[in-house]
Amino acid sequence: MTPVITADHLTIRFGDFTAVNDVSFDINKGELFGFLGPNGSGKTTIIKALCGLIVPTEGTGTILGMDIRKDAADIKRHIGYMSQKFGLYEDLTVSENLGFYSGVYGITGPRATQRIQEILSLTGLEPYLHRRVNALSGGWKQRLALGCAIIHSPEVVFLDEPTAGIDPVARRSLWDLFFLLSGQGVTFFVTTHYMDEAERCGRVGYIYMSKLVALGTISDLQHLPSANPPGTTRVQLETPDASTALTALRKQPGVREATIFGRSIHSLVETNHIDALRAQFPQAKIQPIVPSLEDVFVTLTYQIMEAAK
Ligand SMILES: Nc1ncnc2c1ncn2[C@@H]1O[C@H](COP(=O)(O)OP(=O)(O)OP(=O)(O)O)[C@@H](O)[C@H]1O
Repeated sequence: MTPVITADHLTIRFGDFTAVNDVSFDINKGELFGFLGPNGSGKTTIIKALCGLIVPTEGTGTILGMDIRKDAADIKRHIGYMSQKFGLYEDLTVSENLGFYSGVYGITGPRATQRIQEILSLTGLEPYLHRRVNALSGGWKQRLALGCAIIHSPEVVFLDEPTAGIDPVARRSLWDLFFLLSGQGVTFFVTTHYMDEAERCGRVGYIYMSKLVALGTISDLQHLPSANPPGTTRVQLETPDASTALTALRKQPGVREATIFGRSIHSLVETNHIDALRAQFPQAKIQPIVPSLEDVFVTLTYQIMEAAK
């Protein structure tokens, strides 16, 4: 299968600052690819390069076989891009915004009417057709933003933190839309800071300090050798007072990482210290676990920070 999105040794510099450092990946048709990384790690910059909005300093990439360096104008016709602050017109109604974006993409007449109707049924925005955007809730605004971003039926959609700041129910219903569309063959590249959203993606990439440090399915990442260093075991401690136990645990020999996870503690410990921990925390139920995605990212991040010291 020919990949729909490729990044091939992409490097992007702003003056002396390297925002994206030698990043490569392939994404296939219909994939829902999640892209994670701390603020400022280079996620938006990669999206902008892939959308043809900025030219990479080195390396290249393709969208649907089109070269991001040479075919930027053609690429823009085939992709949807919803940024963190998508340009909805707050003083215009839902209908007027959809009409405006149809025009931007050259969709007019009966085709526009039909496409707007399709978007309204897809997003459930029909009841709000004549409501001004500034009177919509955050979740409905994002649904409208998605509708505007896909009014031209793009095959590839880039979503940059599409659910930032909206409530959990609205987030879930927006994700239901992404799944619906990806099931129809639309390819999604989605950035998010939410682990539960990342866990819904077929594959995820994790970028840290401009470099892609992990890429794969959730299971691939959970079983990465670097996330499970030799001689260590990831354990969960269930204990009545997790926050007091956390402080004590972090002082124990052999404890490399420890953090509260829900009502328990997740910890990366040197395997030969586990018996001592069981003796130290007799109240706690201590059992080995597969790392969560968050555990994996934290471990990889600490390793890079250590290596940089
Ligand atoms: N046009 C520019 N000129 C100079 N520096 C830039 C420019 N655009 C981005 N940067 C810098 O590049 C780095 C990466 O920014 P980018 O917006 O890609 O991060 P991000 O991972 O998307 O972060 P966030 O999660 O906060 O959106 C940041 O340090 C940013 O300040």
